[in-house]
Amino acid sequence: MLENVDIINEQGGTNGSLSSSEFHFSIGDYRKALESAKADLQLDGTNIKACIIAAKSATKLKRFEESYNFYRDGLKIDPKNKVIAEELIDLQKILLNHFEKMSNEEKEQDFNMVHLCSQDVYPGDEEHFLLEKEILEKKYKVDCSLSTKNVDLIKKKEAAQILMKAHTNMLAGNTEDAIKQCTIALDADPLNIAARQLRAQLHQEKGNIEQSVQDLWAIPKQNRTIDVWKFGGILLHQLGLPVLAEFWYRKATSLSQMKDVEAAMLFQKVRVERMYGPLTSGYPIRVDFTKHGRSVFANKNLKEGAIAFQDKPVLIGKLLQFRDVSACDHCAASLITPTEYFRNKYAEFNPTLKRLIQEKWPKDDSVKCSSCQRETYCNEQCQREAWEQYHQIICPAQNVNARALYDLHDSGGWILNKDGEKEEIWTLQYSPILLARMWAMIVTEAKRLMRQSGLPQPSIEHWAKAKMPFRKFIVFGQSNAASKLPEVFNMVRAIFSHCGDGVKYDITEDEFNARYYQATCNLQAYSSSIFTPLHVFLENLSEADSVTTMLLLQYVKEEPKVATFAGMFPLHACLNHACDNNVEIIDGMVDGRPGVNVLVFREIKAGEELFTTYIDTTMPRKIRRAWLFRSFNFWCHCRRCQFEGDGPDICTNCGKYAQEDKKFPHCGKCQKAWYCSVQCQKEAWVKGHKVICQLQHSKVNLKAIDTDLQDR
Ligand SMILES: C[S@@+](CC[C@H](N)C(=O)[O-])C[C@H]1O[C@@H](n2cnc3c(N)ncnc32)[C@H](O)[C@@H]1O
Repeated sequence: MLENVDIINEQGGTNGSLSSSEFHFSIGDYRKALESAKADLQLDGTNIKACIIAAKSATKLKRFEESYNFYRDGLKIDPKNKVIAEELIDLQKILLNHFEKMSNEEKEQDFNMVHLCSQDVYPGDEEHFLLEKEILEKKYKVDCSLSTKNVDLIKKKEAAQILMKAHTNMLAGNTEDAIKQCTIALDADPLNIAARQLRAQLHQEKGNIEQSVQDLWAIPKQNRTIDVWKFGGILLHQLGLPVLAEFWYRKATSLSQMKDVEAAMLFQKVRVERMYGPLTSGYPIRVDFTKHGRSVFANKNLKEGAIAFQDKPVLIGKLLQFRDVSACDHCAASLITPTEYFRNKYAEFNPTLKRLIQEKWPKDDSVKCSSCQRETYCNEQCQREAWEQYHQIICPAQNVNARALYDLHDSGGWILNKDGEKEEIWTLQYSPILLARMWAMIVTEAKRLMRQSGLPQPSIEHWAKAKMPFRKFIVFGQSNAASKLPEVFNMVRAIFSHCGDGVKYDITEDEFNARYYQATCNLQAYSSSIFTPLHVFLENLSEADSVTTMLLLQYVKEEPKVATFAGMFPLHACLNHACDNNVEIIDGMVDGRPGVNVLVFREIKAGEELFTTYIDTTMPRKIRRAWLFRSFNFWCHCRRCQFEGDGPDICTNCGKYAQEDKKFPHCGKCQKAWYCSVQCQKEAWVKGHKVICQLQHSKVNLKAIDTDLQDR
């Protein structure tokens, strides 16, 4: 069956004979068709026919994002190409059908975030625990060793009677009297838990937190109820003792067998404050824990155009399609040279122009890894940092198993299989080296701690400490990446089976799946677009001789080609998604290196949450929802999704179904909501449609870089 090949003849420019990609497409071998169309594009980036075949093959393979990108590339070559315009409309229809089917089939999942977040003791917390206990005793004068003896029945009865009076006084608002009576009751029976609890509560109301803690601490551990543990957590948090607070909340959660959601939630709030407090200080934001997990909130009103915060990555990797664009592999800085920028024009420049360029273009201090020569750094400092943080483990000159990984990167995701055929084994946009760097960072740090403590192998504590930086990135949902990418799984397993000094790290299938998902879910695309050697050059030029400068400036018309990287940004990764996002992520410079700026897209009031967008929000609601569900495992209930509909068959307000021949009319303004009656339209308008009806919606930011792995 020669499917659709005739379409390409119209404008795609075949001259009768079928190319290899067309042939494979015609016989339905879409994988091979995509492969040879990509090869054609490598030879000639302006081959529009190859673009179309690549896009159509990607659609057939359900790799829609890739397909969309090929069509977009095609339009860059020929903006008026009719075939592509029609194909794009078809792609939208296919997407709709595909996602509609998927969203009907898949049950909406509601992850309970508190159950997904662990309550593990952090490495080093034992020491912090003792330190905070000391503060409690010395600064707040709480006697943590207070022991109480059991008393006889008569005293117990006496205490119970006085306690009843204390209750009555408390209800009447006589706090002081109630406290006195609790004290008398406790003198009679120091083990009366109700009296301790009541007095703790009364002390707290009066702001005597230390005394309140003293009463709770005096209750023997075995007698502390879930409420007592929870209450203690609240008080200790108020005293600024987070590790003790976590300990008390952890007890409350485990005693209730994870059923006390409030305790688990309070635990995560303390943990999040503890972890992100240092990162947010100096910015008008805070990280809190909500039903959607970590979330970012404004501490004060933020105006449109303001920078809410900046973030620098803990781990980066170049996107594969930019692998040939000069940039520092460690910090993402552009390393574009004059010959790369001016291309063939450079050779034609007269000596004066060339001299001016050489003088004013920033000095090239770039170096390659002196062992493998396969990584480039902007200077020796980046080279040193890369080596100290991860490269020593995965440098192909040191670790033979890492060669295959670098070859995979250099080929753009392909390998030659046993039969000598090219096979695409990595379809993601980011490089597999990024994934390997995550383990490399863990192993390097664990080995450093091991050496520091003079041990022959890293201890459990060392491994736990080394993994800490990645605990800031959530891992939800499932991915069976190991079984879908067996070659890459085996490659990284082999690399980390020999980490030098007799250390090995056994990457299990579960860990591969989790880290793979962790990376794909938390990556942000960014680049050094706002600060390149060309920018420095232009700045330097401003001081130069004006005639030659003017002459040269005629050739500086385009932005330089800058490599896009994917980075894991700890604070930015706490931003949740909304289809009516109020922040946008833009390139920035943080501490002199490329990073991201989180820009306020529309005004945010103090206390409101900051939302970014993970997808292209210009898409219709059902595609947005299905896309988010598939890539990020949640069903979007943002304000916009609540007040937009899917089509004229269902009333967006009341959910009533339309008759086959009488579809519902849409909102005259935005055309994104459909109503069965004027009454419903009015109701929806007041409930929230009014707010979202005229909003501007931004385009893709945090990208679902996970292309269509699930359909492979
Ligand atoms: C990059 S993280 C965002 C921060 C996340 N809340 C956390 O605790 O780390 C992405 C994950 O956050 C959750 N999430 C983000 N936006 C959401 C939303 N609008 N509704 C429900 N869950 C959301 C999803 O589980 C998603 O996979």
